[in-house]
Amino acid sequence: MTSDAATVALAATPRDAALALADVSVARGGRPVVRGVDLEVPAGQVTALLGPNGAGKSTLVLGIGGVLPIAGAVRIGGRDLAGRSPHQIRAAGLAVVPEGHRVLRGLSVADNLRAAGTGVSRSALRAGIEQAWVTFPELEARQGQLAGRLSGGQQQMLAIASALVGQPSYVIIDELSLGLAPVVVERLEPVVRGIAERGIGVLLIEQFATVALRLADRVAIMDRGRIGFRGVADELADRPELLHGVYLAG
Ligand SMILES: Nc1ncnc2c1ncn2[C@@H]1O[C@H](COP(=O)(O)OP(=O)(O)OP(=O)(O)O)[C@@H](O)[C@H]1O
Repeated sequence: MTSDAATVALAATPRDAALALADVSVARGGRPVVRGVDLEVPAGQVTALLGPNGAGKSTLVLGIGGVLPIAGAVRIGGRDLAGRSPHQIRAAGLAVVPEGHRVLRGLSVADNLRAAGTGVSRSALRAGIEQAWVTFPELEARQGQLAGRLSGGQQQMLAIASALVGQPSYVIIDELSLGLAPVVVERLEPVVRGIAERGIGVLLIEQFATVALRLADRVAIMDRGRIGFRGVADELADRPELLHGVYLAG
């Protein structure tokens, strides 16, 4: 199969399937960092992945997104994306908002969205940009402004909008709240819920348990490369001792 044909085949994945990680391991510098992770991210729900600094959360995100090589499977609708390039994974309907509200600082807000929509049909891109303006009117008001001149919160909005512009089925947000003022986090929380309400499965990586527990339907806790707890968010809210020992922030 040519890589274009592979991309088309992957893009045909049904929207209502789950994103499922099976026995995913990722090594860095020859050292195992993520070890045998099983995790399901259902469509239309927010799944939070919590864990202390260095637990391996960002490494897992880089592995799922095709940036780092992995062992194991990353399936959407039963189709394994392991070993695919970041571009193919995105075309298959899985978008990543990397840690650190990264944007193309030398491009305007609108051009960031256009760049993120490379490979998306013109009509889908137009619809994606319209949706971005509805979700973030503050970005529409600054659409000609250089992204490097936005505030940190606005850059996070643009990073999220850029991930959504190709209308993915699943989105992974690595550190939604890190470095942002509480008022900005409050602005972003309903956006994340709204993404799930549109039927998109959200995997939210968070250091701050309070933020994650307000947003999430389901929670997993990662420590030293492994998932130690997974369950519904209400269960974790009722049993704070589960967070103790591995997780002190927030
Ligand atoms: N480029 C790298 N090369 C080798 N090891 C790395 C590299 N980046 C991170 N690590 C190691 O991988 C482990 C997990 O780091 P990772 O960033 O995935 O954790 P995290 O849970 O996302 O924590 P944080 O919230 O601090 O980013 C850490 O022990 C870290 O030292």
